[in-house]
Amino acid sequence: MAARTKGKMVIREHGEGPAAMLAIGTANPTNLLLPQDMFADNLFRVTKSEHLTELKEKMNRICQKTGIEKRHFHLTEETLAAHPELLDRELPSLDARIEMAATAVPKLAQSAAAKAIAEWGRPATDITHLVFSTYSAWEAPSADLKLATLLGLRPTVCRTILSLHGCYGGGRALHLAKELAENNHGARVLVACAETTLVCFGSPDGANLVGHGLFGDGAGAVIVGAGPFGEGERPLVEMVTATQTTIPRTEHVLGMQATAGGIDFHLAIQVPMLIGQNVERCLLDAFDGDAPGSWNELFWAVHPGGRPILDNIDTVLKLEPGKLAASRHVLREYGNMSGATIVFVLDELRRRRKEEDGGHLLPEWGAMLAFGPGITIETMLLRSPR
Ligand SMILES: CC(C)(COP(=O)(O)OP(=O)(O)OC[C@H]1O[C@@H](n2cnc3c(N)ncnc32)[C@H](O)[C@@H]1OP(=O)(O)O)[C@@H](O)C(=O)NCCC(=O)NCCSC(=O)/C=C/c1ccc(O)cc1
Repeated sequence: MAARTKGKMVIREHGEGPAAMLAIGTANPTNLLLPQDMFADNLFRVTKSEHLTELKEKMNRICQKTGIEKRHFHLTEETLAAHPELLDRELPSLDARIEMAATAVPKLAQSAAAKAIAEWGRPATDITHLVFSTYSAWEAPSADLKLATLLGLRPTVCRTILSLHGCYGGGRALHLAKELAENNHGARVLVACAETTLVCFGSPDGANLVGHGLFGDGAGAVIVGAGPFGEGERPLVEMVTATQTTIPRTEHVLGMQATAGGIDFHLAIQVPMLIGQNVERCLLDAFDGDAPGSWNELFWAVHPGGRPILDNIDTVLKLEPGKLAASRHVLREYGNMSGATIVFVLDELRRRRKEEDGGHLLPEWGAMLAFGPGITIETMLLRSPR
C-alpha cells in the first residue's frame, strides 16, 4: 500500500487490493407479479389489443421460448387506467414516465441497498462512494442523490450516476467500484442498480414484442471495499481483474431511444449470435495469457440477457450442464432486469456456495460477464476466498 507523510499526517492513498464484494442485496417491486404464461393475455387485455390475434400468438410463442416463469413489475392496471397516454405511442407520455420513475427507481434501489447495508453490518454513513446505474434516470439531480438521501448517506459521499449503460450497467458499476475501492484507502463503495420497465411499457407492436417478453423490474446493491477489512467485514468474492470490450461495428444491433411516447428498445435478432462469437476472446483478454485449460474449471456469473445467449455461451465455451445454473435460475424467476440482473446472479451464486450447490464444491475462481448496448461486454475475474 502506498503511503506518504505530510507533517505528522500519514496519507494512505490506496486500498489493499484486489477489491472484494462485502455484502449483496436485491429487491423487486411488490406491485405486480406476472407468471410468464399469463403475460400475453394480460398485455393484450390491458392495452385493448386483443383484436391483434396474430401478434398475440407471436407474443405467446416468444414468451414460451424465453426460459422465464415469472416477472415483477412496478406498473399496475390501476396506474395504466389513470394514465391512458402510456398505452398509445402516438400520445406524449415521456413526462409522466419520467415523473413516475423519479420516485420508483430510487425507492426500489433503497430496498436492495438497505439489505446490503444490513448484511455489511456497518452504518450507512461509513459509505464513501455511491455508483448508481439505471436506464431510467432522466433528470438532474438524479436518482443517485435521492438514494443517498433515502439511505442517510453522509453529505461527502462521492456520487456517480451511470445512465443508459443498459444491461451491462451492473457490470460497469462493479468495475468502477473496484477501481474506486483499490485507489482510495478505506473507501467503501455502494453499487446500486435499479431498473423499471415503466419507461418503455406500451401497446404491443411488431417491434417491441421481444422487449415485452423479456424485461422485468428489479434492483441490486453491492458493498465493495479493499483491505484492510474492518472487524466483521468478510470478503464474499474478490474482484481480481476487470476489462471492457466493444464488439466493432455492432452499435446498431442493441439500443434504446427516448421518444415523446416513451422509450423504444431495439434488440436485433443477431444479438445472441454476436455475443456467442465474441465472448471467448473477451475472456482470453481478461485472463491475459493465463486462462485455464478448460472453462469448466471456473464458476460463472453471466448476465442472462436471454435464453439463447446462455445457450450460445454454453456451446462456445463447452460448459458442462449446470455451469450457468445461477443465471438460468435468475432468468426463470425474474426475467431480464437489465443492469440489476448480474447482482441477482451473484447473490444466487453466493446462496449456492453456502449450500455448496447441492453437494458440489464450487470452484475457487470464476468469471463474470455482462452485455449491453455497444455491443459492450464487461468481463471480471472473480475469486471466492475459501
Ligand atoms: C425468446 C426469444 C425472443 C426467442 O427464442 P428463440 O430460441 O430465438 O426462438 P425462435 O427462433 O423460435 O423465435 C421465436 C420468435 O421470436 C422471433 N424473434 C427472435 N428474436 C427476435 C428479435 N430479436 N426481434 C424480433 N423477433 C425475434 C423469431 O423470429 C420467432 O418469430 P416467429 O417465427 O414468428 O415465431 C430469444 O431469441 C431471446 O431471448 N432473444 C433476446 C436476446 C436479446 O437480445 N437479449 C438482450 C441482451 S442484451 C441486454 O440484455 C440489454 C438490453 C438493453 C439494451 C439497452 C438498454 O438501455 C437496456 C437494456
